[in-house]
Amino acid sequence: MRLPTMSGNFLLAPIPETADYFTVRDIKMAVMGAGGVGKTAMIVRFLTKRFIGDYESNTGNLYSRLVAVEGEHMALQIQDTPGYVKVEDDVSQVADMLRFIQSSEGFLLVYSVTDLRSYEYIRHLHQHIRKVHSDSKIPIIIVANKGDLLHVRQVPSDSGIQLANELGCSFVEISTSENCQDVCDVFHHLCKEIGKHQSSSTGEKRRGSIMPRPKSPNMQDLKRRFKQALSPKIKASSAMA
Ligand SMILES: Nc1nc2c(ncn2[C@@H]2O[C@H](COP(=O)(O)OP(=O)(O)OP(=O)(O)O)[C@@H](O)[C@H]2O)c(=O)[nH]1
Repeated sequence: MRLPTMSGNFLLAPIPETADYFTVRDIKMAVMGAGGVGKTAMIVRFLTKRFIGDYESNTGNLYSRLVAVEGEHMALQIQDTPGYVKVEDDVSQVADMLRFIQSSEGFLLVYSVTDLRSYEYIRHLHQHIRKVHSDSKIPIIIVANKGDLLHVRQVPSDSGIQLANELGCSFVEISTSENCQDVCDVFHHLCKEIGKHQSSSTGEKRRGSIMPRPKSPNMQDLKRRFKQALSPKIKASSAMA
C-alpha cells in the first residue's frame, strides 16, 4: 500500500475522494504592478463580481477563496501587492516584494493602458521574478487593464503583445470596470496554469490537501429531525385537549 508522504503543506500521494472528504489543490498567486493600475479592483471583481470604484492604497492584503476550476477544487490564495514606485531606492520595498514573489507560484503582472510608466515597470518586475524563481516556466500573465479608457490610452495593445512575446508570458487586455467575465477568465487561466506547472514539476497528478465535505442533510434525515422536533409538541397538545 502506498502511504501519503508529507512535503511542506502538501500531501503528495493520491488522496481518495470519499463521501466525507474531497481533495483541493493549493494555489498561491500574486497580483503585481505599479500603483493605481487596478490590482485591488481586479481581485475584488473576481471574488465578488462587483466593481467598486475606490480603494485605500493597499499594503499587501492576502485573499483566500475556495474555487472550482474545470471541476477541480482549488484553495486559492491571492496576494495583492502594494504599487511600488522606485523599487531600487527602498530596501524595505525590495524585501517585501521578494517575499511576495518567493511565496507565489504564478503571477498577474498588471499595467494600465493609460499609464506608460506602469507598462515599463512590468519588465522590471519580471526581472525580479526571474531572479527569485529560476524555473523559466513559472506561469506569468501580463494584464493590460483599463481597456475602456480609450480616449486616454498611452499604451497600444501591440506593445503589450510584443512585451509578452519577448518575456515569454501570456497576455490579455481587459477592462475590470466593464467586463467581469474577462477578469474571472484571467484568474481561472492562471489557476489552471499553476496547476499544470505543479503537476509537471512534481510528476504528481495532484498536489493538495483534504477538506471535509460540507454536510447537506438528506431528505430522510430532515424528516426524522422534523418529527423529533414536533413530537413533544404533539404530545403536549394532545394532553391539553
Ligand atoms: N476606468 C477604469 N478604472 C479602473 C479600472 N480598474 C481599476 N480602475 C480604477 O483605478 C483606480 C485604482 O484602482 P486600484 O484597484 O486601487 O489600483 P491598485 O493597483 O490596487 O492601486 P494601489 O493600491 O495603489 O497599488 C480606482 O479608482 C479604480 O476604480 C478599469 O478597468 N477601468
